[in-house]
Amino acid sequence: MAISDHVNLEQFMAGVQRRNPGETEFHQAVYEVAVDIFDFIQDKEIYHEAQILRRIAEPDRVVSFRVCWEDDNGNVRVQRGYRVQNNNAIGPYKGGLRFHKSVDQSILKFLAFEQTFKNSLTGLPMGGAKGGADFNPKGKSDNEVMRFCQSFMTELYRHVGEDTDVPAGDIGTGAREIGYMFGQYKRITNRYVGVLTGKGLEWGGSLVRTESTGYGVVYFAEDMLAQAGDDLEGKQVAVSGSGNVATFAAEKATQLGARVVTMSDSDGFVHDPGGFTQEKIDWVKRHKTHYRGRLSAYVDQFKGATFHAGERPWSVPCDIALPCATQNELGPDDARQLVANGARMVVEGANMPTTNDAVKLLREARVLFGPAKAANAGGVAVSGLEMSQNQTRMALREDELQKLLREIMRNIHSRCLAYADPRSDYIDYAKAANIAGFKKVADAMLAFGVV
Ligand SMILES: NC(=O)C1=CN([C@@H]2O[C@H](COP(=O)(O)OP(=O)(O)OC[C@H]3O[C@@H](n4cnc5c(N)ncnc54)[C@H](O)[C@@H]3O)[C@@H](O)[C@H]2O)C=CC1
Ligand SMILES: O=C(O)CCC(=O)C(=O)O
Repeated sequence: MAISDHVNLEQFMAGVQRRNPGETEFHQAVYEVAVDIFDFIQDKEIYHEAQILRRIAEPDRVVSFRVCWEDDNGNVRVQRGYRVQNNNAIGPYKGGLRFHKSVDQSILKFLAFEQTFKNSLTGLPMGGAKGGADFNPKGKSDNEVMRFCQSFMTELYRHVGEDTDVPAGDIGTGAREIGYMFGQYKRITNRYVGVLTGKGLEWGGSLVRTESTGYGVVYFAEDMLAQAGDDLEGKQVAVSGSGNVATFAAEKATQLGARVVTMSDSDGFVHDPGGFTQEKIDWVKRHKTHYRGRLSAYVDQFKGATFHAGERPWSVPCDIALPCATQNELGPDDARQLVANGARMVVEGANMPTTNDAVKLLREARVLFGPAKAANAGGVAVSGLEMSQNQTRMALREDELQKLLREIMRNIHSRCLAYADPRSDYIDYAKAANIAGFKKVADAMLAFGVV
């Protein structure tokens, strides 16, 4: 009899906790998937025998390295860099790089684990990885960021490659940082290949990558609404964050007729009851990306808006909540508040922004929940298209890419529906996405035998 026949969910999680002590975000992400997969594989002996879930929850490798750089005052600074390559059963490792002071092994292992299922859901051949460093770009000069990125790539280049592992951006890592890293990769290796995505358009980047995650989130929300016989017109939307994902989610929601009433950063949130128009969203993009300012300045710029220091936006009444900032930013109290205010849907733009307890409360209240691994997969999907364009040395047109992004999001929604419980009138998108994402990776792993 297979060993896993004797293991229940609690024993499985106890093993994960024992082998990964103190890595609470990683435990949380594995638990969230394991609950659903244990249900799914209950009567599927082959996955048990091959210990597939246990293997997916053990990264292929975790690389950790020292990153030394000099600040503008000539001080030597030391950071810790990582690349977590979780699983490459269905394609080269793929996933972003996060530069933020909170980065540690637990956060990157959770992100790489999640990425494995997300990339599977896109239908494109990409495995899952994530990386980054505990480097805080906030308040650093351009030259400091450049020196850090160059030093980071001086080690990372050994572990990545266009057919091996293709990193991209994430929190704190945008076009500027990708540029500095690509420049260093090219200098060290003398190779001009698609080793990173999110590149500038002049040097191998893809149109539509910048807006793809945020737009994709709203497309997924649109498909969820359509499934329920509704649309975005006139809906009140609360967005958190004011970075790449948040601003483009706000933009697409506004274009599709919704009214976005909040945005936030780590200092607090802005409530603009009049709604974030395109002009206001453009101001936020410029202010945050180019001037690297704080969102609180919004209220000096636009009348009628208020800034709520140290608070999250979930107390503002809305039909749809789009958490687009960071992990665990929507907890049980926030979920209760959203339910009390009559919210119909929570759709995740950030990775794991909703705690497991909050998801449970939303489910119980029958609030539709779009999980990150499905809803925010548009970004990595267009990264996949950037990889194809780099390999063929061809560039797709903007209209082609916009159409492909829309189709990919619709297909992800359909893949979820295929695993929804036909006996229930509530679509559990989180469970369906976990099963759909798992099955493709698991079947590929079975084909490879025990490796
Ligand atoms: N950029 C992309 O293509 C993708 C990003 N994501 C996820 O979306 C989320 C946001 O990423 P990006 O927009 O790319 O990053 P970004 O660096 O452009 O923006 C991050 C935003 O979150 C805010 N933030 C960070 N920590 C916060 C905190 N503790 N409280 C409140 N706000 C906080 C920042 O102020 C900023 O507005 C992350 O969870 C990321 O993993 C997911 C899929 C793809
Ligand atoms: O485009 C990519 O490879 C990165 C996307 C990412 O990091 C994510 O989906 O969380």
